[in-house]
Amino acid sequence: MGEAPAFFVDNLQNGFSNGFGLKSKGFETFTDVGDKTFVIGGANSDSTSSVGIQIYDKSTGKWVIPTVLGTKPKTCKGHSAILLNEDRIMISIRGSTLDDCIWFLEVDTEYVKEQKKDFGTEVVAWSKGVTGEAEKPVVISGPSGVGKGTLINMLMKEFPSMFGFSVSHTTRAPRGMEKNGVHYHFIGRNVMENDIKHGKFLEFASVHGNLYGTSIEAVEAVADSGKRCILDIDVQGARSVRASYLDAVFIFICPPSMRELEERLRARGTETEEQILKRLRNAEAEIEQGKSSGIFDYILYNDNLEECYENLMELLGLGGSAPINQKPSSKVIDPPSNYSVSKINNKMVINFETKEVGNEAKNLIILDVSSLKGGAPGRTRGLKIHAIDLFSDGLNGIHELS
Ligand SMILES: Nc1nc2c(ncn2[C@@H]2O[C@H](COP(=O)(O)OP(=O)(O)O)[C@@H](O)[C@H]2O)c(=O)[nH]1
Ligand SMILES: Nc1ncnc2c1ncn2[C@@H]1O[C@H](COP(=O)(O)OP(=O)(O)O)[C@@H](O)[C@H]1O
Repeated sequence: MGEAPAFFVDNLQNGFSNGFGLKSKGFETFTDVGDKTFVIGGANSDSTSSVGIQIYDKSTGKWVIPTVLGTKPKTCKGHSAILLNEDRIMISIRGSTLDDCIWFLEVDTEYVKEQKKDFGTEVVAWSKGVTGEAEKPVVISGPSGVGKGTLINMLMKEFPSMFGFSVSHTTRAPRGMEKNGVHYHFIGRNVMENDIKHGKFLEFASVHGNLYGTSIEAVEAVADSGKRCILDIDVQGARSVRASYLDAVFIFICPPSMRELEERLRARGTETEEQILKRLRNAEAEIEQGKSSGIFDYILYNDNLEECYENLMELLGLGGSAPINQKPSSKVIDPPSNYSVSKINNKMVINFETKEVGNEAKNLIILDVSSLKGGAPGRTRGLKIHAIDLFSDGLNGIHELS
């Protein structure tokens, strides 16, 4: 059965009075969820940089500006909004490519309910809709100097199209050869603490006196590129990831002895004597936790580097002849500005018309949202997209895009 079409934003122009006594600065949609109306669009003061959100509470007659979590879609020429499962609003963004046009604003999911308790405010969370699945991320932990970076580099060098590194944020200073955005995102403590407060991090920990953390975006960006994500994080971080929504493989790297660990740290020559001693002191506790905490699925000893690397490859299913990485097909449609969205059972139908020379075409994109997985924070995966060309002489073809 067809349901009422989504709100069409074409009707809304600059300066439109929305009936709530609110002066609109841009395109907006209004979606009712229980007692609340979610106004999504350009009414926020920061609407120049992203899509703004306000909530009208019908029971109190008051406007609320919610805490907005997650990476937001960029400001757009318009969008359509449609409520799904009473807990999230699907937004299709106009004038963007197909791999960036479907977003979800979670308004009453389990995740949002939990965050509301923590923040003590109204909370909404953005999640980008993406097609396809990514392989389980790999979390690698171990004491400083054990060889985590060396092993990860070997893996990335041998299988560049298969693995992607989750670039962490840290408040520590860069070492000589380290590049911002490649080895770490080097960041000030205040900025990082603020980002943590706003839910941008999957995990964070204070390690050897500095703050380190994995942003949700760092992990999701790797998955978006179709690669398997590798995280190099400490044991506290691994524990947090274990407790998070992320389903990963956990590997702990052990040194053959404390003496060998000390020699490697000194030979690397990147720390001061004081920093080396601090790292060695922390190493004992890390090794004990790594071996006994039940966090890790596998423990590898890095005595002989080549042997350890072989064992790591074996664990990751790369022993013998390694499979060739299959990149997802990347057919992209740029939906034109005139389209409407409606909902039929679990399927969203995006309907638009195009004019080609000598041929008028009506195109449909059908989104199957029945197999959505995950959600905020970050990405909603499992979106199935079919494109149908309906030319004047009838059905022309159906293309499976995911
Ligand atoms: N929890 C957490 N730990 C991290 C993160 N990034 C790096 N680390 C850990 O921080 C520790 C110090 O890293 P680093 O300063 O690069 O020194 P290194 O381990 O001696 O090379 C290591 O145990 C890393 O695994 C992160 O995003 N989160
Ligand atoms: N199996 C090994 N045998 C000898 N030296 C190693 C081995 N693995 C790594 N190293 C060396 O030890 C030092 C520390 O390794 P690194 O990868 O930086 O450790 P981590 O990232 O765990 O801090 C580096 O100089 C590296 O070349």
